[in-house]
Amino acid sequence: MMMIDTADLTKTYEGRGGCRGVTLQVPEGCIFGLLGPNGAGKSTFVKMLAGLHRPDSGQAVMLGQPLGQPEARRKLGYLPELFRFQEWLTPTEVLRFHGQLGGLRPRDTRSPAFRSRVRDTLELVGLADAADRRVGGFSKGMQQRLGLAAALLLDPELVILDEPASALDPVGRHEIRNLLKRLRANGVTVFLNTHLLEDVEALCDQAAFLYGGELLASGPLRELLGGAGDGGVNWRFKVGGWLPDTLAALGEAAGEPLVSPLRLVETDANGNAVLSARVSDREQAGYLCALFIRSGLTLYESGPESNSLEDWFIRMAASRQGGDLQ
Ligand SMILES: Nc1ncnc2c1ncn2[C@@H]1O[C@H](COP(=O)(O)OP(=O)(O)OP(=O)(O)O)[C@@H](O)[C@H]1O
Repeated sequence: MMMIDTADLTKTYEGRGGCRGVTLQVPEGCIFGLLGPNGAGKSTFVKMLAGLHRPDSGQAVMLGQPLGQPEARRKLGYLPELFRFQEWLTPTEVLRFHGQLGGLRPRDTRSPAFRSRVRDTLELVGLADAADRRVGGFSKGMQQRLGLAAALLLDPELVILDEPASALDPVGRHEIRNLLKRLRANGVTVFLNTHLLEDVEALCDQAAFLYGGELLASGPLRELLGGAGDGGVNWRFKVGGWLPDTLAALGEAAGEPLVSPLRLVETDANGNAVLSARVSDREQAGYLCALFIRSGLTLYESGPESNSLEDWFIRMAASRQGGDLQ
C-alpha cells in the first residue's frame, strides 16, 4: 500500500513559489527522503500533507484517505520545521497537551497508561532525565527531541518530520537515526524532509528531488544514484590524442557489448577527451582501457564515477540551472 499518493498536487502563494504538479508515491514501511535546495517547495509539500495548507489543485491520498480526513490525521505524527513550545511547561505537560490535541480527553491524559506512554516516549528521544524541567531552559537540540516526542506520542503509522535533526549534535543525530530505523523495523513509515544528505544516505530507502517547486526525480535511492538495477557501474576515462572521428573508430573496434555505449563527455583543443561508459564490472573497464591504448590514445585516468548523494544533488540542481553536469 502507498502511505502517501499524490497526483499533480499544487500549492502556490498568489501564483508564486510553493510547489506545482507534484506526483509522488511513498510505500508503506519505508524511510523516504524529500530533498531539494532552499526554496524548492519541500515544506509547502509537507504542509499540504499535514493539513496546514490547502492544495490549489491536484489530488492526494494519505493513509488510505483523501487529504484532510480526521481519521487519517489521527494516524499521522508531524514534526514541523519551526516550532516553539510554551516555555513554562515541562516535557510531561507538553506531551499531555499534545495528547489532548490528538483527541484524548483530559481525564485520559491523567491515566497511568498515558503517563507511562509519556515516560516511554521521552525515554525514546533521550529526554527522560529532563521530563520535569521547564522547556524555557532547553537547548535547541532538546527542543527538537521534544518535538519528535510529540510526533511519536500517539503511535502514528506515518511520521512526517521536517528537518528533525537540524539542531542536533553528531551524537544526537546518531541517536535519532537509530530511532528512525527502529520505527521502520516496527512498520512505521517515515517521511523525512532534510538537508542532511548523510542522513538520507544512511537511512532512506527511497527519495525524491524537488527543484523550483517541481519534482525532478523520485524512486529507490540506489536507482537514483546510478545503480539502475542492471548491475552496471558508470566508469570515466581521460585520454589524450583524441580526433573528431575517434569515437566512431572506437565503436567499430569494440568487440564486447557494454551496458550502455561509450559517451564523449568533453574534449578540448589539445586533443584531450573525457569519456564515460556504463560497464558490467572493472574487467570490462580494463578491456576498454586496452582498447584505447590499441587505438593510439594515451590513457591518463580511469575509474568509477563518484555516485555519492552529494554529487547527485549537485548534478540534479545543475541540470536545472543549465550548468555543467559533469
Ligand atoms: N507563506 C509564504 N508566502 C509566500 N511565499 C512563500 C511562503 N512559504 C513559502 N514561500 C515560497 O515558496 C517557495 C518554496 O518554499 P518552501 O518553504 O516550501 O521551500 P523549502 O524547499 O522547504 O525551502 P527550505 O529548504 O529553505 O526550507 C519559496 O520560493 C518561498 O519563498
